[in-house]
Amino acid sequence: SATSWDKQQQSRISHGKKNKLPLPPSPPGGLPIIGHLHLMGAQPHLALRDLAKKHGDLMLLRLGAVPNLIVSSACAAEAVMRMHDHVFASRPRSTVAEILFKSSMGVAFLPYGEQWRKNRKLVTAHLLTVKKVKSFGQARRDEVRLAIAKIRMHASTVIDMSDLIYSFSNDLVCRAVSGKFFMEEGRNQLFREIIEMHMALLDGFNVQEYFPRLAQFDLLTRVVSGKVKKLQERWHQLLDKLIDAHANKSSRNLIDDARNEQETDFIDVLLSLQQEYGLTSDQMKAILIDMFAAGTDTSYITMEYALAELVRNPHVMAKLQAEVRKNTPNNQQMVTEENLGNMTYLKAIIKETLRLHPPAPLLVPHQSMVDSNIDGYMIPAQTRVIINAWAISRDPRSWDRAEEFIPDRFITGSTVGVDFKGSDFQFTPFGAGRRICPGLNFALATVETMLANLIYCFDWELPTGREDIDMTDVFGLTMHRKEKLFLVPKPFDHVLEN
Ligand code: HEM
Repeated sequence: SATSWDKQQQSRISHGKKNKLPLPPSPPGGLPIIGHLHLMGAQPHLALRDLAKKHGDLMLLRLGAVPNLIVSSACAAEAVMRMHDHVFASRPRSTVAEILFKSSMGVAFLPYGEQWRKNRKLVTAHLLTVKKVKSFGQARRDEVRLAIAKIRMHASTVIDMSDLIYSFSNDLVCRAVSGKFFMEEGRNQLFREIIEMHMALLDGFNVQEYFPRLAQFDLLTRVVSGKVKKLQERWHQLLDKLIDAHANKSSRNLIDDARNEQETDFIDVLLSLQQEYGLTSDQMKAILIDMFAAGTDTSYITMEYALAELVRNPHVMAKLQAEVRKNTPNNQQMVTEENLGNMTYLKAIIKETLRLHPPAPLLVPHQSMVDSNIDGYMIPAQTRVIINAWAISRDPRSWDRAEEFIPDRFITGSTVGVDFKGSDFQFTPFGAGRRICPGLNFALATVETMLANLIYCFDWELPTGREDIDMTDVFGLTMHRKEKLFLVPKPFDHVLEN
């Protein structure tokens, strides 16, 4: 039952040069106007996996007015993010992002082109380098220490670990963006509110994104754009204040600090590069907003799932605890980053967490720039591309006992060398190719240090009367656990034990 849209596409293509190539298969049941949107439901990552089982690893879905290529196997992901990366490295337009950022976008929402390359280079060469991530070691130590102290205060009682881990993640990103003095003024809470608002508006399958023409008129869009404008005002007010305060510091100090790669924050670095890169103040703010939005939720989600999986799998927890405690000298109150080097099981646990619970289950949508031939199918220019990384990293064709939490699979066996750095396409929680997450090292440093310390300093128990942890997810651009993680920490005193 081909819709008129399908017929139009077919005829457009058959009149083109590549008239021999078919479009990828499409599920039947596409409706006028909404297309396949009604098949998505509340859990699109699941719905898309089930549809792919019937229709193939490359499948074309029409969501509203927009054609979407759904990518559901390691092989298909490799075709899109390696072989044809240059075709698919753009982003679709986003009504919400356009209202939010007006003409100046940061990195994540910019279409492929000169501006994206420039901003992306700024971020990868100056804000998120290995060296820069290392320079935040003291910041991580301070923030972890604070978090551990907070937990100690409530030892042996039930505490809301979701809230604690979220605050930790938020505080650390705030400190990287804007330094210590920011904290003293208690702005973190304000940022937390703004980021939560931001994520809610940019989340999930936003109806507006699929009806670009309708979107200009309908009431829902007007309500949403009202909210987005309010959000934009709040971001600008806060960031303007911070940037002004930084600019007022002696400019000589700023440049010296930046050269020395001391713990200069992102605002310092951007100010020191403003002339070289010809950065406007709006572009600076847009880049900073991207750092907050991309860095906070994702790291929090990873730490929370990891802790939840550890408590649900006591033998894994025991093995990790033994590793962390063995590799940390007896007289230390905390695990330092130097101690992490030999903790291979910790690293395997973080991988396994990202395999089963990739924080961005469908990555961030890509878009094709020109017509291309993928596995013998014609993919027209301007096709939106959704990579179901969640389904691919649970695909039994690539993984044994794919649904189980087994960190050892990264230590022995057939998947031992598999990593998330963008060259193993069965496992791409950070994406791959030109659009791969530039914050990977920043995120890993955060997650490893925090997790090691949570496990070193405490034994973890479920609240009395609780048998298990509910792992139900709430879908979105980032997907998190539905229930808050309530646990009881029992302090473990290393100095006394030894
Ligand atoms: C566990 C934590 C994280 C995960 C799982 C994650 C995952 C991702 C994914 C899947 C993408 C999209 C890739 C694609 O388009 O194919 C992305 C993009 C991005 N991430 Fe991350 N991320 C994490 C942490 C961070 C952090 C801490 C930062 C910065 C401080 C960051 C900054 C960005 C930026 C700026 C982009 C946009 C890149 C572009 O469009 O060129 N991420 N991330």
